[in-house]
Amino acid sequence: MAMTQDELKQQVGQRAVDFIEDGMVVGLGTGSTVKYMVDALGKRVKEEGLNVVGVPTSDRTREQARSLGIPVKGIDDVDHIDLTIDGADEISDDFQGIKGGGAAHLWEKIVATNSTKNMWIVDESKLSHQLGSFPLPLEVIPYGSSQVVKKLAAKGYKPEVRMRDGQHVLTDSKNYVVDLHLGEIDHPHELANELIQMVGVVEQGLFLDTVNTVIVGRPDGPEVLQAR
Ligand SMILES: O=C[C@H](O)[C@H](O)[C@H](O)COP(=O)(O)O
Repeated sequence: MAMTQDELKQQVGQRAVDFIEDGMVVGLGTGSTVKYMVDALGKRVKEEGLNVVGVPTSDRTREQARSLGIPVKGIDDVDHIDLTIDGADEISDDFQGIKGGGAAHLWEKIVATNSTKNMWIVDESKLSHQLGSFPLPLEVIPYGSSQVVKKLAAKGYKPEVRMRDGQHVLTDSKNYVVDLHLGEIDHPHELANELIQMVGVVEQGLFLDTVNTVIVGRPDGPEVLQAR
């Protein structure tokens, strides 16, 4: 029987913890794939007595890690992070990524840029030749956000403020999320620079030149790809 997307996520989550060594400080990403990784890490901590410190990228992940007995520290309480394992929404052939489907991209990027190595774990549906089919998430300060949205619309970026049940989706820093429906992104570095320079935009979801290793969930088993 064909594996479901959820089973592929579980498989890569479990495979990823093989890369965690005793004594490591590990960045813990966010999302449905990472949830399986954190479950598997909790199991290693409990059953093998693996000694790690986790640095969570969201309140959700912090709660899950704590509930499983994984020691956690905040980003400002560690002097380095050895390896961060996170999910991704889209990964291109040249290993550039879009993240933030779960509104966690700001904290995720802070943890990623402070990590020696970064690993992304995805099911194979996340791979695409060119970025942009997944709407690009921005984190935007609420104050003046309608003005930012107007400017984005004028640039032709098709912004959509992310809402749930009639309420603004809020990030863990209590900001809004604006998704850009770009279709395809020809020049990700230029776009990233342009967006981050807009006043009120705190972060954008392009993760460029970030990832070292990608684990892809395939029906015949996880595939480990070295990016850089
Ligand atoms: O904001 C959320 C994160 O960037 C996630 O890592 C990303 O959305 C992938 O999540 P999932 O594994 O649930 O598809």
